Amino acid sequence: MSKDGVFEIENLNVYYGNKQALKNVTCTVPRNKITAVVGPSGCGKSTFLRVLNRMNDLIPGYRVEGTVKLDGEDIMTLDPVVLRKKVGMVFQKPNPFPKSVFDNVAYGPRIHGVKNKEELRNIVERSLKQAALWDEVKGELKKNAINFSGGQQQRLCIARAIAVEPEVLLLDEPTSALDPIATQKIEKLIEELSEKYTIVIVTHNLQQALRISDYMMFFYMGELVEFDETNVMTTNPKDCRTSDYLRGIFS
Ligand SMILES: Nc1ncnc2c1ncn2[C@@H]1O[C@H](COP(=O)(O)OP(=O)(O)OP(=O)(O)O)[C@@H](O)[C@H]1O
Repeated sequence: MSKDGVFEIENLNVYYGNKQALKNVTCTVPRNKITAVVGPSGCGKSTFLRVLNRMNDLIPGYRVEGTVKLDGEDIMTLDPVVLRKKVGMVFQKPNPFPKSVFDNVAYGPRIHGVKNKEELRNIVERSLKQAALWDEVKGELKKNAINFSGGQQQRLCIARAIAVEPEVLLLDEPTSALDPIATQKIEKLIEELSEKYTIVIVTHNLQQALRISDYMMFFYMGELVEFDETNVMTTNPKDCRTSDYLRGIFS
């Protein structure tokens, strides 16, 4: 396991009221790698992802114990706005704002104080290029984002997330609402982005995890059962629950 971790997580327990969703999770999320979070429905994948940028903080009854450090700093002591600038998120269903392509991508930088038009134009162009969308939309930056295809909207959401230059991108089932061709484009994009960003992706699709991830975390009933390099876990799983999951005995 890589020693250079972006997140250091220790004894993490997460509750929704009386329901414990994560049980004593301790792990290090490696930097500039793609880590896939897998496991059967309800095992705690999304909860784990949402801990990392405190997305669930406002849910009544939600409670977190343990520590999560980002670059050595406890995320609970960070201003959520600062945390989410460092840790961007893309959701299952593409959710562009009903604004122009340009305004979608410029949204985050504007919130963080960028006013200069030239600078904003450069950020928008750079982010759309990184999200492999520039060539398709460069003549249509004023067009409303909701008029684009689902796959284009999802790449726009990725462009919007990377416009503020985060360290980490959290992807929660980013392709499950997309057709196979759009999925393929996003998978290729994720691999390209991992050169610059740490990526943590929740996916129901084990084949997708195997195709794109460097590391895999397998959760079962709130427990992090196994976390290893993907090729190590798939060739030599250490826990019988992992091997049963990989063999498709449950999904
Ligand atoms: N807002 C909530 N209130 C109460 N319980 C919740 C809430 N969100 C999740 N849970 C419960 O916490 C557990 C973990 O849920 P979570 O969504 O993290 O699992 P998951 O592995 O992402 O599931 P899926 O693959 O079905 O999306 C489940 O038992 C779920 O019912």
